[in-house]
Order: sequence, then structure tokens, then C-alpha cells
Amino acid sequence: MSVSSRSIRIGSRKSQLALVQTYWVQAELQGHYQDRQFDVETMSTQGDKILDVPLAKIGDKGLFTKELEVAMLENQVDLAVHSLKDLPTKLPDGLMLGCVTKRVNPADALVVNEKHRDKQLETLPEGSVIGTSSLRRLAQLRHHFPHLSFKDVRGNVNTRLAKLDAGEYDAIILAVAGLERLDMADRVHQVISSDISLHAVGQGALGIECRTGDQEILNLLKALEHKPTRDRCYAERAFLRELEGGCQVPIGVNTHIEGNMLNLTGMVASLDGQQMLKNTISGPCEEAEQLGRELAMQLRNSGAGAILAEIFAQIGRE
Ligand SMILES: NCc1[nH]cc(CCC(=O)O)c1CC(=O)O
Repeated sequence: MSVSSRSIRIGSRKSQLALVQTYWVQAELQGHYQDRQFDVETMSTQGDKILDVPLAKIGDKGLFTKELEVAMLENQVDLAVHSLKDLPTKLPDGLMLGCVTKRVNPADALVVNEKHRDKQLETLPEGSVIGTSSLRRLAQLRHHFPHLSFKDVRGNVNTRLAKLDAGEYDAIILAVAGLERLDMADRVHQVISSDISLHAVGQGALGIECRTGDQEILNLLKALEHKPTRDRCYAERAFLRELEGGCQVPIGVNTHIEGNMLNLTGMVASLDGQQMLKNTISGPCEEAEQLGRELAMQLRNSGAGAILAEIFAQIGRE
């Protein structure tokens, strides 16, 4: 490689989790391409600034990605590292999902206040206050544990843990992946089984966004691509894309691959957790996105459309 080749600029949010993920990508790229230079540029996104409004009410998609996307389109950075679950299923013109990295555990975790260290989700006392800002977690936990109460919690992972430890909540729900990446796996009190809670689309994987057709970047990113994760996440994202409207909705998934067969389970719930529709589809990995769309249509035909219409109306009204 010629010494005059340009340095590659990686865009990142400033949260501790975002930085850990971005520095990991930078180190991996540097390891594969030792004669290239990779620089990190950080910026705050809207999602980092608006902390007093429940996430579900902020209709704007791409709350955590927009500033990074503008920077790519204006040629200030060349790629952006995201938690794939925060990356909208529809990207702006001129940008694409260039790479999906190997997924770590996509499950949710129960994290408890010290006073409940001998408890599990199943044994928390009636009325315990559970912090979550995800409609998906809320609906599924309400469905299985109607005796618990739920309260919104915002802020980055560290802020949420501080609120939990200060006694504002009896327990909170966080992604296992985030805690592990932050070196806080010891805070995972219970890994919540997929029988209780299906995870978010893309949870546990990183998505790297870049300019459409920027072949130099796309070639570099091939070194970090993990095909099984990509197939799973493409199926999950197609499922979500087909169902979601203008706001966050209670949708969960689970995927696994056996040989060349991809298995996708999808769930749509009402906000109170009373109604819950779940179905599974399988087919060849090459048809990942078709499988996601097909499962979405199946669920829509069996009543998910009505559940989602009700949610859009409720969130709009409040
Ligand atoms: N919305 C915030 C967010 N985005 C990604 C993660 C965790 C890492 C991941 O899911 O890949 C988290 C925190 C959480 O849900 O606990």
C-alpha cells in the first residue's frame, strides 16, 4: 500500500459503550491493515442530548445515528460504528450497512439492586419497580409477570446503573452484550430466557455504516464481516422493517442457524402484554430478508396489524 493512501476516519458516539465498540473496530481494522491509518472522530447525537423524554415517544428514527450519517454524507468521516439495534432499518439515501460483525450474547439481563441479590425475576416481590425504556421488554415482562410494576429509565448504561444502585428501581433490564463490552458482566444477575423475552432486532451485533458504493471502505470492512450474524440480522431487520411504523413498537426476535437453514422467531405484543403473537419460519440463509418479510406478513395476517395500529394511536394520543 502506498504511503500516500488516505487515513480512514471512523465516526462514533461519545458514550462509553459506543467508544468501546468503536475502538474495538479500530483495533481489528488496524490488525488486518497494518499499513493504513485509522482515526476515531467522536460526536454527540440527539439521543445523547434528549434525556428527559421516554424513548417510545420520540418518533424520530435514527436518534443515535443522524449526526454520524450527516458526517459521512459530508465526507468528514468514512464509516460509523453502531450497536446494530440502534441503526434504523431504513437508511438515508447515499448510505448503506457495509458490515455486520460477529454477534455476542443477544439476550436481555436482569440487574438488581443490592437488596434483591437473592431474588430472580420469578421471585421479586409484588410491586417491585422494574426500570426499562423498551416497549418490547415492557410488554413481554408484563405478560409473564403482571404483579411487577414498570418505570421508564433513560440515559446511558452507567447512568441507569447509578439510578438502580441509588434505589430508584428494584431492578432494571439491560442487554447482556452492553454489560459484557463494558466489562461489567458481573452486573448480569440473571440472563433472561428467550421463553420469557425475545431480544431486539440486531441486539448484540455491531453494524458498520458507510457511503453506498464506497468500494475502498467496503473492501476493508470485509475483514470484520461475520456471515452467520449478517444472515440472522438481515432476516431480523427485514421482519422489523415490514412491521414498524413511525415509532418504537414491542417487537422481539430470536434466530439461529443450522447448516444452511435459518430459523427466525418473531413476536409482536400489545403494550399491556395481554396480546402476544409469535410465529417461526425457516429457510435457506440466502433468503434471509425474504424470510423476515414473509414472517411479518404472516403475523400481520393473524392480527399483528390491529395490535400495531392500536399502539400507534395510543402513543400519538398520550
Ligand atoms: N439502546 C441502547 C443500547 N444500544 C445497544 C445496547 C447494548 C448493546 C447491544 O444490544 O448490542 C444498549 C443498551 C441496552 O439495551 O442495555
